[in-house]
Amino acid sequence: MPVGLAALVAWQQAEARAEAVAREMADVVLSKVVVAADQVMAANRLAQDLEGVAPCSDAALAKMRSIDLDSTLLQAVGYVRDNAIVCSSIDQDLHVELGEPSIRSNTGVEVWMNVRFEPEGPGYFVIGRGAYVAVVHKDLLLSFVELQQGTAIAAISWSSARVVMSRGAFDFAPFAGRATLDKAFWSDDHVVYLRKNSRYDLAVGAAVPGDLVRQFFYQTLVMLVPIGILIGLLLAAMLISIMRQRTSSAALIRSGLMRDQFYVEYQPVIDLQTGGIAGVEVLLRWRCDGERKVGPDEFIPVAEASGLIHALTERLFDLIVRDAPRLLALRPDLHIGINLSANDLHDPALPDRIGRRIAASGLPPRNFVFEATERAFIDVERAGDAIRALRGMGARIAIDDFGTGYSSLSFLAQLDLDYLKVDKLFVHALGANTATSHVTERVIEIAKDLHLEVIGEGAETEEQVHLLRGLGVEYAQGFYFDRALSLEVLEARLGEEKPYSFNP
Ligand SMILES: Nc1nc2c(ncn2[C@@H]2O[C@H](COP(=O)(O)O[C@H]3[C@@H](O)[C@H](n4cnc5c(=O)[nH]c(N)nc54)O[C@@H]3COP(=O)(O)O)[C@@H](O)[C@H]2O)c(=O)[nH]1
Repeated sequence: MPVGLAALVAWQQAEARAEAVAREMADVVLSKVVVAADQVMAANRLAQDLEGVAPCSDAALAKMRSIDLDSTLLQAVGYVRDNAIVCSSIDQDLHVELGEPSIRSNTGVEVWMNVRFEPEGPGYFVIGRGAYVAVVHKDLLLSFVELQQGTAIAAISWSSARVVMSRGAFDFAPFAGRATLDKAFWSDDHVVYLRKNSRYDLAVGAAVPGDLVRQFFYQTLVMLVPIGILIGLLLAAMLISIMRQRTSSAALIRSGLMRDQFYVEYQPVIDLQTGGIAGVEVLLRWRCDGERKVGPDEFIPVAEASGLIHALTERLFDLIVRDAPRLLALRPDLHIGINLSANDLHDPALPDRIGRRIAASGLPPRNFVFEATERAFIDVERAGDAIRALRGMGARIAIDDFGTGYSSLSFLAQLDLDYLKVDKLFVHALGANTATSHVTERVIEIAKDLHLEVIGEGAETEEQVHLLRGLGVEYAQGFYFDRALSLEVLEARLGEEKPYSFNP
């Protein structure tokens, strides 16, 4: 793929390079054409300057010569009578037949192409508007650029759609007066670029052959392919390293399970009417290598990806079943919130496993609240079966992190739920009068309509607690009340029976 990308980039660069070559040629020639046109205009103005002076007289010739000498791009200035040049800045007595002009532009400028002053001599352009005309060597203006192999250049009278002069084997005639200006395009295996002058009815076209574009392409490709291969190798190495890391993290989790490095903490959930502890959320912790604490945000995704989540949930149950009797002895109606991942909920064997664990512990199922996070995608059909089975045994179900993940409001209506936990992101938005804070209010209203009890997560300030309470939210948890506590500290809190204060 990076090699394919390198080829694409190389082709784009080759085209851009061809366009730059064509544009530069067109610009150089157009600048000369414009200077020549200015000088032609100066020659044409002689008719006014020499009003009352006899044509071809010494005085007239002196003036014609001075214009000629000042004009770097004109070969001569001539005087036309009866379609013939009868004198010029070089020759006082002359007769060069012009015949009908080849081009007559919309500004009245006439152009005779390929006029010969000597039978065997070079061809000239004769350009003028009126009796005084300018003589320009046919090849001069296009000789300011060096044509690379196969390139071509042309000056075009735009409104009359005529190619005035050209060099190189490319026919610009079909584009004169019609083609896109200032933007390269492909035609007849050439990259063509046309630039027009705004003061004069003149444009210059340049064409770069496809062979040159392909040559540019190969040159760039030779440079880019090794870079593409290198990027490809780097990406592959990164991927392998991520996979290895995941595999080694999974191996660490496995060894952590064997070495009993996982433990739990409990975050109180507060009843907003009484200030008392209504429940706790059990949060799994890992002291990896006996020292380093690794957060669940880090190890749960690895456990999910490696299929170890079921083993972790089992361990969670071991720990809960060990601690719960002590907690329920202090508070028999305490709700114990247990996080289940989407993978857990999609596992058809989960309700049976949990049912057996609860039955063996002798703990009442009604004390358990299973929290289904909606951060990961939950398949409503599969999770619905697990949720119904868990509720069937008397446990309750909360939808966790609501608003951060995949579920829609219809998801709430389809599943058999008891609680909705509003994610901390939305709780923090409360009172801010932002779009998010309005969503929070709306979500709480809808939860009420669906007869769900609401738990506000991540309450950090007294103001957030008041706002939640004002919106009719029944419960809240968060650093404002307590962080996750060890079993011993939680037991002390429950024993104190001292409500949390949040003065209205
Ligand atoms: N499947 C399982 N998932 C689990 C389990 N244990 C935890 N988790 C999930 O991991 C996520 C991170 O949890 P944690 O680092 O423990 O953070 C929790 C709280 O400490 C934190 N929190 C609580 N109050 C506040 C607060 O006021 N401010 C603030 N910034 N953070 C706060 O929030 C986390 C609890 O969130 P939630 O679960 O959404 O209620 C987290 O998603 C856990 O669910 C497990 O055993 N299994």
